[in-house]
Amino acid sequence: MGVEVSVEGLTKSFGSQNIWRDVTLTLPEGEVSALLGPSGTGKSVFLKTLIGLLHPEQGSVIIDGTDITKCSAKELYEIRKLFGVLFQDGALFGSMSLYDNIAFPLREHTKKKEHEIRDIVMEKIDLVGLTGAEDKLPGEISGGMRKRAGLARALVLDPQIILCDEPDSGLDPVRTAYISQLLIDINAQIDATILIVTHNINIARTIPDNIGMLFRKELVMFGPREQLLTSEQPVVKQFLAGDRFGPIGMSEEKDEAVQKQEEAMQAAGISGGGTKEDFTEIIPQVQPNPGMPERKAVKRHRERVMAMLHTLPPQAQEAILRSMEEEDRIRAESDAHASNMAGGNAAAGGEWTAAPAGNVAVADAKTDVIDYGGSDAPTEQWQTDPLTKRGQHAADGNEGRTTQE
Ligand SMILES: Nc1ncnc2c1ncn2[C@@H]1O[C@H](COP(=O)(O)OP(=O)(O)OP(=O)(O)O)[C@@H](O)[C@H]1O
Repeated sequence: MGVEVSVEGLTKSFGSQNIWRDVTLTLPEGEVSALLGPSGTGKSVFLKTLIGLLHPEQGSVIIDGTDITKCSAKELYEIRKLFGVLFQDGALFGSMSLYDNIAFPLREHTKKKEHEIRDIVMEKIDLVGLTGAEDKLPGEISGGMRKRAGLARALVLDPQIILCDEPDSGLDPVRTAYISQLLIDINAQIDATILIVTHNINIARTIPDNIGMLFRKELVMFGPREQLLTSEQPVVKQFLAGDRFGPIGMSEEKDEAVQKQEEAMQAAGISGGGTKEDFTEIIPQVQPNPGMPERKAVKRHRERVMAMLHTLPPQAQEAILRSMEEEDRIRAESDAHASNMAGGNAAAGGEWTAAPAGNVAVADAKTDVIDYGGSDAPTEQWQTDPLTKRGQHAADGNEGRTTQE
């Protein structure tokens, strides 16, 4: 199970440049959290501070009872084994095959024999839908595949905490949906605590249990996703809408005179270019694919949120209750669908298959085989063992083709 990450009064500067100060938040065990914020507000610095790659001048980061800002190098080395990190660009070694890249942490941090390493690497390659591509070099595959390879590498040490720095950067919306779904499925399978740093509003709306936002060197808020999505704070509303008008400027925060000018422009009907979408209309959270285990964090998250519900603004309370109701309905429908598929196939003597990215895949009603389309999508057929409920891979080893026969 994932472990809690408790951050208290954290402050980080580079020389005289303060990045953020007094950041306090808890990443609850096994829950998925997202950290938003305009460019340059120090999200990546925060992520690196959580794994002890950067040292804050004040505050603590408690992981599994150890304050990693003050512990010894040996303790930090041990704590780091709890982490899997997906860096922005995948951070793969360009001269190594995907296989060797993914095997790297195992060769570096464990005494496992090569055949054991092979089993783990192939399992993770399978999990991210890259079977058949293991001998390729990072330069020979697409950005989306590199991201998935980076994720496979982040998973080989069975991390209890997964940090993803902009998993969507450089990906189109469809591939972003695949990788987001994959994170939810992984969370369902291993119950790891996940933190996603992102600018992507769709991810923020549909993936995390909790969202935080950094702005003006501070953590503006951190709480259940509905709290941020229904927030009345101008900086949050501007960020979600992607509007020019508001406290966030091109390089840094705007002064009062500029904000007054903008208000006058808005009053004159000039648009700041932002979307007019209503973010208070909460989209249901993405669920694990059929055949995946339930996310254990859902129950814990609910209990936690219900205990704090009365402390939240009324619009957040209302949105939380509405989305719980909606998610219960979706989960019940999905369970019914899964058991129908399992029953139907069992009767026909077959196995049923499930895609790792249900939002975007199209199922063939007759074969239950999913056509992902496109060379960057997970290209093989995923089968779910109805007993273990774990996704298993039926390799066709054929890069770029779909699974429809
Ligand atoms: N090692 C470093 N030394 C000095 N300054 C640094 C270092 N790393 C980051 N910074 C500075 O910290 C600030 C925050 O950078 P960071 O990359 O964390 O922002 P971010 O919010 O992740 O931005 P983006 O969304 O654009 O990726 C920037 O001004 C950056 O120049």
